[in-house]
Amino acid sequence: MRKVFHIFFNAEGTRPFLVLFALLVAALCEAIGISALLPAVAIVADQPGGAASGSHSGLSQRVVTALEWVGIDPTLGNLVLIIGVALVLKAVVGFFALTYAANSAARVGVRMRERLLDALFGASWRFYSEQQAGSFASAISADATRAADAYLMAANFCAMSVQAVIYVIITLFVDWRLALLGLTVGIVMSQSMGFLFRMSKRAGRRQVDSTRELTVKTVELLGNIKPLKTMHRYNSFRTSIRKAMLRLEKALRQRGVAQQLTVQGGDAVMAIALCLVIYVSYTYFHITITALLVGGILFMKVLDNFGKLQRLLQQSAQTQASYDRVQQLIALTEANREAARGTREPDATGDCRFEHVNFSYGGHDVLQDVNIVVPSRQVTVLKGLSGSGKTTLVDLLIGLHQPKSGRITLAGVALEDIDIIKLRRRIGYVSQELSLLHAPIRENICLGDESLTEDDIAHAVKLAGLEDFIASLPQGLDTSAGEMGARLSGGQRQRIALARALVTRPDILILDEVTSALDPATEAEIVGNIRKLAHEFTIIVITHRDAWVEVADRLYEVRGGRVNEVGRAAA
Ligand SMILES: Nc1ncnc2c1ncn2[C@@H]1O[C@H](COP(=O)(O)OP(=O)(O)OP(=O)(O)O)[C@@H](O)[C@H]1O
Repeated sequence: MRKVFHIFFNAEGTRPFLVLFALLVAALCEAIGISALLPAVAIVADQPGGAASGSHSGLSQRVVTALEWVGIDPTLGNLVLIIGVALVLKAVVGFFALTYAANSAARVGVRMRERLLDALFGASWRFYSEQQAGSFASAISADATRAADAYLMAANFCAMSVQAVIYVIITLFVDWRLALLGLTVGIVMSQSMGFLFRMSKRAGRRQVDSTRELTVKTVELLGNIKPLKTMHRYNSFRTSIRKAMLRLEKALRQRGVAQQLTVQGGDAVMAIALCLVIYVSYTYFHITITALLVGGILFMKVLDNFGKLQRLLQQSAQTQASYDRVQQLIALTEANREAARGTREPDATGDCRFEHVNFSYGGHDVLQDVNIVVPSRQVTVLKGLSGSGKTTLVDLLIGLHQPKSGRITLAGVALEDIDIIKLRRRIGYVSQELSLLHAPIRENICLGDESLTEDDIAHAVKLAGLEDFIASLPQGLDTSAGEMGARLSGGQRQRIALARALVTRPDILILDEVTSALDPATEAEIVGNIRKLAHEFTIIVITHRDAWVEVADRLYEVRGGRVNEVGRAAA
């Protein structure tokens, strides 16, 4: 239960004390309405305790006295009016408090997603490359929605708790024995149903785990769909997806049982308790019919509240797992922030130097004593066997990894002193793994950057050798790359990715195996286009292809952890 209150009071972007205050006001209105019921019932029952007779006792007497004190005649008409106004007011204030809480819940979901995305963008490359994409997809979509539900449940739980306390207090004034009975039955009911709470919590955790697993597997399946389909080898995927689905089914079944046991079991316990209370109160406590009537209503309300609290606690237990999962993922991602970087303005037009740079992944040494220069406004080509460390070398320059020792400088300034975000804005990058957005080609090139002009796009399209291809499409740049799907060739994808890197007119252009899927003629055209622009960019190419080797100003070979210069264009 502590966890529920923790969520209510600690969720970001909410005003728990405002909601709590409104709930208290609502409960107070209800208390006034119910208190006025006692003398009203006494009048209707025409008892000696009725207002007409002038003789009151207990709460009824206090209400009449209070009314006379504020100058209101305690007639049936006035009492009914007070009951009506107080209960309507309670409904109105309660509506605003809980609607505000519902809006807050929506905000909680959005805020969690924002924090997770911000943390993700700020995370270190090493952390990011170790994560499963599906985990984040699941957290941002399903888990965050359920986490927001957890907040709403917690808010409702607090509302019900406030109400329960008020009901118990009024019942105490009506007849302390009834209040005690109600409280005892409520507590016994909650305690005896503790196992349902645990069952729901377990079901909630299983549901979150299996949903996440389903998302992870589906994302992986779709990412590998072509080889899997071509070789018809989805059996292991199907088996693991099916296992996750069966776990999800079991969790949902368990949730259903716990829910129904709480609802039906709670109703049965309430009915038995009510019969017992009426019998015991009338036979042994000799409670007056007025007290029994109003007390009975209150008693039912107390029990009803306990029942609702129980159900909310249970629903909350189911959604808490999602809330916890998202919070943990946020904390983990934030803890893996990219190391604090420098603040100096980058001069991306200068030479880049590696001085005695060593780097290893964990205990695996990849680069040793690297001493190279990547000259400004020239084409530097890195070649070497697969797995020799070419991509790692470039990742060090982008600041995705930090050297174990040695230093990297840009225009004479150490990389760690440079504002790396500003530097990255000056970089155009085409990675080995080509992945286009399910969006128009224009969007794939601009990536949502509205500052880019039609001229920028046309320039990039021309350099990437895409002009004829775009012209052949009926919708040109507005053709959806997603809908084209498999109809885009590997080479067309590469050229779109190249245009994406060129469109911002960067200072440094990094191309990782960018023309590997092109025919020699198209490759030669693109290499020629980019070579002509070498005076505009510092170009770093990772490749095995001769077309690039031939146009290199500097040629380095990465082998056995060392980087050696193996060619330099004549000055
Ligand atoms: N995130 C990582 N964690 C641990 N080891 C890694 C990681 N990334 C790469 N490696 C290892 O570092 C070595 C160099 O990898 P890198 O990707 O830099 O090679 P490469 O020369 O670019 O290869 P290719 O030409 O095949 O792309 C390889 O042995 C690889 O297994």
